[in-house]
Amino acid sequence: MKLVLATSNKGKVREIQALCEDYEVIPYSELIQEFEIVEDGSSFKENALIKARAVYKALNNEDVIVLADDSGISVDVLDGKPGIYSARHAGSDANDKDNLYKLIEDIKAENVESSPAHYTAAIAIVTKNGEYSVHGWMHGTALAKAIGDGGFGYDPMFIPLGYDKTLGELNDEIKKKLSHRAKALSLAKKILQSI
Ligand SMILES: O=c1nc[nH]c2c1ncn2[C@H]1C[C@H](O)[C@@H](COP(=O)(O)OP(=O)(O)OP(=O)(O)O)O1
Ligand SMILES: [Mg+2]
Repeated sequence: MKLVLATSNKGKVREIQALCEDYEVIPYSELIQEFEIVEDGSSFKENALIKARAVYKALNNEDVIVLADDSGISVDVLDGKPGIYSARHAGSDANDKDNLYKLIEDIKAENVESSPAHYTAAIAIVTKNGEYSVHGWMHGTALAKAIGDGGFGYDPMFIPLGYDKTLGELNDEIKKKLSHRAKALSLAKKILQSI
C-alpha cells in the first residue's frame, strides 16, 4: 500500500518510513510542489486533519491515502507549553535549534533544571472513504540543557521515562519502540488494514 505523507519535516519522514516498512511511504513533495499549510486548528488532531486534507485535495487523485502527523512537546513547569505551538515556539520562522534553545531558556527561567514533560502525536489519515485520527504519547523529563545530536527537534533535551539519557544520545531503535509517533502509528496501521 502506498502512503503519501503530508509533512515537510525530514525527521518525521525518516521515522515514519522506519516504522512502516510494509508500506511504500513517500513525502508529498515527491509528487507535487511543497506549499504552505496554515496550521490554525486548536488541537493536534485538528492540525493533523488540516494537513492531511490539504495534501489530499492538492494531489487531485481520489485513490491516494494521505497520512499527516501533528506533534509537539508539553512541559509541566510551563503549564503544558509549547504544546501545539512547538514548531513556532521561538517565532514563526524558527528552526529546530531555535525552538530547542528557547525551551531550555524557558525552563531555566522557572529556576529548575528539569521538568516532567510529554510528547503528543496525532496522526490523521484521509482517503476517499473517510477521515480517521489517532494519538500517541511519550512521557519523560525535559532538561534545561541539550545533550547529543540524535533524533530531531526537542530530542536532545528529552529523557524518556525509565532511561537516564536523552533521545539525542539514545539510539534510534529505542525511540522507535517508545515514541508518541510509534504508538500513534501502531493504531494507524490497524485502521489502514481495515480500509
Ligand atoms: O519526535 C520528536 N522529537 C523531537 N521533536 C519533536 C518530535 N515530534 C514533534 N517534535 C517537535 C518538532 C516541532 O517543533 C514540533 C512539530 O510541529 P509540527 O507542526 O507537527 O511539524 P513540522 O512543522 O515540523 O512539520 P509538518 O507540519 O510539515 O509535519 O514538535
Ligand atoms: Mg508544522
